[in-house]
Amino acid sequence: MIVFPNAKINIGLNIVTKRPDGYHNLETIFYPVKIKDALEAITAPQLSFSSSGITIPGDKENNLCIKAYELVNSDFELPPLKIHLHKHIPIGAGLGGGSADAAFFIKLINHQFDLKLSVEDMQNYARKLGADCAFFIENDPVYAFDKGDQFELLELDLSKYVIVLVMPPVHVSTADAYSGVKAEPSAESLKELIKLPVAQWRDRIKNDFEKTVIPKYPLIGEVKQALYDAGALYASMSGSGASVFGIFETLPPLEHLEAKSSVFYNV
Ligand SMILES: C[C@@](CO)(OP(=O)(O)O)[C@H](O)COP(=O)(O)OP(=O)(O)OC[C@H]1O[C@@H](n2ccc(N)nc2=O)[C@H](O)[C@@H]1O
Ligand SMILES: Nc1ncnc2c1ncn2[C@@H]1O[C@H](COP(=O)(O)OP(=O)(O)O)[C@@H](O)[C@H]1O
Repeated sequence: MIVFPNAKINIGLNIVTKRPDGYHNLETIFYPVKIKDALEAITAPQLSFSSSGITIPGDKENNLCIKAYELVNSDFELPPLKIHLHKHIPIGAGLGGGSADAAFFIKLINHQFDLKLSVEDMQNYARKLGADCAFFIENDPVYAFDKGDQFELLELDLSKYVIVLVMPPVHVSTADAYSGVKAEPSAESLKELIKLPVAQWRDRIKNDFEKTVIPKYPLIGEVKQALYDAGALYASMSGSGASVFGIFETLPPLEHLEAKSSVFYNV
């Protein structure tokens, strides 16, 4: 069976408080976008993992697909699988690519072996693998809170806009990005702000990571400015970076950005 895990963007991200477990409570909007990996699993004499496309840092054994397999396998006796991942979603981009692979793999296993796991069961497995992993089980736009792993479904349809994702040649570690921020309760809830017209988001909706990540990696700020210069109604870094997205009314001319960065069009 083959599945196509997609990325997400964060529209707004407020880091609200630091938790006793070292994590942070946040509020953010997760919105699925169409940039995708391809992930295939077939039964085989032994468990194996291979990948193609973008090189994934770290050992194969630590790949989130293997972690997802081991987690479900601790409760069910699964047959060994030959797993292949074609990696297309930029890594360390704030696009949740690794989490998407893990969540889609849980869904694949559930379907392929008829485990009859509920959405909640699958979300509970996913939460153990990463804070944003559970989002990808339902994969619908949500307002997320707590560790970013609790959700309320949101009426948000951006399909009439063109969303452009730009990945500058910069890698931001999520853990480092969190260690640089000062948690602060937000004055206005993102749940309310997101109801404003997209053209008003620029002055009202922020990503708290930008304050510390952009000074460290100025190229991210330059890309964001270039998206506004090209006519974006709203532009922001996604998650802990380094990718930046722009929301446009029509397809913008962005060839000049392609020299330094990878550019993806969510159309
Ligand atoms: C920042 C966000 C925003 O959507 O996304 P990305 O930029 O990674 O895509 C997420 O909170 C990332 O979620 P995820 O990538 O699953 O994080 P995890 O693997 O669970 O955690 C990586 C590290 O980030 C920090 N962390 C993560 C989530 C959170 N609510 N508070 C934290 O402090 C912890 O130091 C943790 O060790
Ligand atoms: N299937 C996977 N795809 C991408 N990264 C993975 C995967 N499994 C494990 N990782 C590890 O997770 C780290 C963060 O990956 P990713 O999810 O792309 O970043 P982000 O959290 O910024 O969206 C990578 O550096 C990599 O070592």
